[in-house]
Formats: sequence, structure tokens, C-alpha cells
Amino acid sequence: AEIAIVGLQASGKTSFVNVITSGQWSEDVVPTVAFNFRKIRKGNITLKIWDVAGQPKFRSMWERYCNGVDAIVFVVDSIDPEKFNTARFELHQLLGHPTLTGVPLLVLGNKNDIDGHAPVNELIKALRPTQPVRPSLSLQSCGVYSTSRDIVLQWLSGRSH
Ligand SMILES: Nc1nc2c(ncn2[C@@H]2O[C@H](COP(=O)(O)OP(=O)(O)OP(=O)(O)O)[C@@H](O)[C@H]2O)c(=O)[nH]1
Ligand SMILES: [Mg+2]
Repeated sequence: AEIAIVGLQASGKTSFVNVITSGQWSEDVVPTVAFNFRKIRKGNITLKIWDVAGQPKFRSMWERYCNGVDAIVFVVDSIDPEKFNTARFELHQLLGHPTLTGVPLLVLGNKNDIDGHAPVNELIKALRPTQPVRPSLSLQSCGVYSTSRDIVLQWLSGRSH
């Protein structure tokens, strides 16, 4: 399966990829420039991961990396409600590209290890990821210490063909 991971800067995309690829949580992450490409094997599935940069100047590239993938993962920082509006805007901007019609979407509310994080129902209200309609949509909460990463991996594996 090939997946693209997008979302605003500092939402935790690279940290998430580090945990699913090496099982290691590292404090030492630097803001991504352009993208990182990672390839991992999980059982008999090879995941090709485009970890795309989230700073404003890189957002116009998201569509290019998402084009042709088996699933898009959109990461949101669930402890930073002030960014929800921008996140929604960028998410809808991305999903509005005709090239991405029908691509399965997984929205991750990251940093759920921190007290006061927004729960899934609040993220759904804030981001309204169901518009436009997606055939395959999932919204999950995750964080560095959470086992939901396994659920996420399962979801991703199920999207491969
Ligand atoms: N507590 C907590 N901190 C996290 C989590 N994920 C990421 N962080 C922290 O959030 C900050 C940003 O993480 P990155 O993984 O660099 O974020 P990014 O989305 O890749 O950012 P860009 O590459 O600039 O788009 C870092 O200080 C991480 O340590 C998490 O699940 N829990
Ligand atoms: Mg990054």
C-alpha cells in the first residue's frame, strides 16, 4: 500500500511515521522540508509512506503526493483547537481536487497522550471530514503512547490491494 501523510506543521506526522516504522518515539524531530519517503514491511504488506511537510509554503504540494495513493492520512493536533479552522480549510481544499475523488481518508487526532485533547466527536464537528462524501473514512485518536497506532496500521493494511 502506498499512503500519503499530510496535515499542518507540528501536528506530529513525522513522529507518527517514526513510531510505526521503528517502534521508537523520539523527541528529536525537525520540521520536514518538502517530504520524507519511508518504506516498511509489516507481515506480507509493504507500506510506502510519503511523509509530507506541513508548513504553509509546502501545502500546495500535498495534492501531488496524494495523487495515486491507496489512502490519505490527515493528521491534526488535537490539543490545539486554535488550528482546527485552518486544518479544516486545508483538508477541504485538498479533498476538493477532482484527482483525489474516492481516495480513502483516515483522519488522526494526534497527541491524545496529553490531557485536554479534543475527543473524536469534537474533531468530527470541527473538521467535518464527511464533506465531500468519502467512500471510506475513518477518524481516530492517537498519540505516541497509545495502542491506537495498531488500529491505524490495520486500517492502512486493509486499504492495500
Ligand atoms: N505529546 C505528544 N507530542 C507529540 C506527538 N506527536 C508529535 N509530537 C510532538 O510534536 C512536535 C512536532 O512533531 P513532528 O512529528 O515534527 O510534526 P510534523 O507534523 O511532522 O511537522 P512538519 O514536518 O513541520 O509538517 C514535536 O515536538 C513532537 O515531539 C504525540 O503523539 N504526543
Ligand atoms: Mg514532519
